Amino acid sequence: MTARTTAAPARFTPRTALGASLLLVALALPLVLPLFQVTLLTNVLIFSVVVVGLVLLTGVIGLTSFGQAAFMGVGGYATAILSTRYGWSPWLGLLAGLTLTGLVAWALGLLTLRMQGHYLPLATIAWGISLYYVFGNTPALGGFTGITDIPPVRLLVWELTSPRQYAYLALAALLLVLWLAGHLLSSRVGRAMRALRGGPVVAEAFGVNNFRLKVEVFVLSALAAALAGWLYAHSQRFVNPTPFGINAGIEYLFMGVVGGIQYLLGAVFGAALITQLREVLQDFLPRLIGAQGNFEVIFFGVLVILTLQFARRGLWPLVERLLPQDRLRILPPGPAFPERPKPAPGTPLLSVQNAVKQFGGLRAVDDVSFELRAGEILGLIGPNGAGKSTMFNLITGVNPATSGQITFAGQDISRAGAGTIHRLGLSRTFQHVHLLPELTLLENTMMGGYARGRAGMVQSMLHLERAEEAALQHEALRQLQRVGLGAQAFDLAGNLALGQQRILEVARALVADPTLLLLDEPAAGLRYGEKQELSALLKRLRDEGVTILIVEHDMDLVMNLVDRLVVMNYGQKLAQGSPAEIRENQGVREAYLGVDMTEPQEQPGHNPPGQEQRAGGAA
Ligand SMILES: Nc1ncnc2c1ncn2[C@@H]1O[C@H](COP(=O)(O)OP(=O)(O)OP(=O)(O)O)[C@@H](O)[C@H]1O
Repeated sequence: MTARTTAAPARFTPRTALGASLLLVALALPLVLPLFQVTLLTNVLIFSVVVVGLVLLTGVIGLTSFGQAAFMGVGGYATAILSTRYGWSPWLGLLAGLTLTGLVAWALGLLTLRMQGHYLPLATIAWGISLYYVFGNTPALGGFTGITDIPPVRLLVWELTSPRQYAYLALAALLLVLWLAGHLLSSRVGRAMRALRGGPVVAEAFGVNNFRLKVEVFVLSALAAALAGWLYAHSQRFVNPTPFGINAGIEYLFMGVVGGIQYLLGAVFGAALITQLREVLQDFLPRLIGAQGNFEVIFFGVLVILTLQFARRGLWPLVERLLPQDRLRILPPGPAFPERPKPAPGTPLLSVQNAVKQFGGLRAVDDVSFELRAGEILGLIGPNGAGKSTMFNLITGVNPATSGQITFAGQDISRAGAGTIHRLGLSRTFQHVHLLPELTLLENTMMGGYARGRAGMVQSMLHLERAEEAALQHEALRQLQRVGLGAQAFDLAGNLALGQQRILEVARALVADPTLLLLDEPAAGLRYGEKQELSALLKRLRDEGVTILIVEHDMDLVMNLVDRLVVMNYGQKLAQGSPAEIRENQGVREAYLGVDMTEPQEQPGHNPPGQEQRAGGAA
């Protein structure tokens, strides 16, 4: 895909009008506010740049960092040293600061981003503290006294010495960062970033290289902090370690959490709120209490706890709810993605030979062999603990097999990663649905086509990937139509009932143009009618030539759907054959003691209450 589509003409929506009005207000503020307030405004704009970086890192991909202020320090000190000691232009100082911060962040990211759970936040605290003491204890950096007489930034012929002029530079920097981050989030890479929050298995199943993406976002958020550090250094014309210490790092996180850590504008809102509040409280609280002290910090602590308790997503979503919303813009159709060649019906597609998976002393999969041919629906069934999910994980690359061989599309995938297997043409759904409830059905479906695109982070931030995005949009729309969800393409996935969520996952898997579709217990938790719909869809897909492997508990659904079955019990293959053969198999009957294998297990109107679930909790 090389040709570029022309972007759809920009629309002047109520939201655009609101944005333009706010921009006009922002442009007027440095002219009309008293000088003291202008300095405060500049600080808000600078802090917002740091918090936007935190939105990407913490809010979107879920990695908590207390160390952003330290990266700000690297950017600030780099320009301070180069401009005061070596006479470099501040613009070269910016370039050097960004480069140095990028390298430091990249090295720290490689070292720490494989850490799970609370180890990463602890590591960010560790380097936050270390860098603070590096700044304070290095005589060449001025020790704790810092570096003074930093020259002002020169813009063409203007030297930005007045706070009013400088506010415009900070505003331009923030707008640039918001523009880039907004583009990133509405791109292929942005959707992959959001998928990372669903857990490593989810993003990898779409072909995302999780670790690489985490490192890239980490570096990006550090670069935002470095830009803020540069702005800060030339606005104050002086640096010392205090604004780059761990306390400041915690405060940026506060701003994000209170404002809304998942929202770009939440970053600005939080930075403005906390900075303004600090000013007011620093003045008001000592007078109220009758003693001097940093009482505002106590107030912020309480504010964060209350926000986490009563508005977990921060305050911005409460504002956002009142604002006009824009519908996702559909780009004009361009060249479509090339289709993957499909094997002729009946040719062996997946072959499992003597697969073994050992967990300590337990053989969860014990010498299992079977084959799947193109064009068929194969069911993998068995009682609880039989080893079906483990087998599913071996095929999808979530876990490697201990021994044995699995080949797919002619390639040995026994030890391949999930992303590699996906790129060979295998797409999957999840036993517990993994959707992004705050995104539309269309955007969720587009996630499935990640591996068909190529655009990286820089292209995405500049929106130079619109041709690819257009192809993805139109392919996702086509697949939504195919599964019967076309009319709801612009609804939020969080509003769907569980049955539709599972169908949406099928559409998402189809966007990858797979040769094999793997469904992990797709009927779990569905009502009778929903199961019927799902079954009808899967039969239709089979008729269209899609090959399906389904792991399922629901005997009624499976028996009426599949061409062949493989039955597992205690990790071993118990039987294989057509549904009719399996029904008559004595061993299977014994393994399924008590389950009626001839009659449907559920009738319309006999559903257990409360089975209908919604995406908000499931994703
Ligand atoms: N990561 C693991 N570590 C240790 N044991 C495991 C692991 N995963 C699965 N097992 C064990 O392997 C056996 C097979 O589990 P598996 O989940 O594959 O069965 P299943 O047929 O999918 O069961 P269910 O239908 O209840 O999901 C079980 O005894 C389970 O406890």
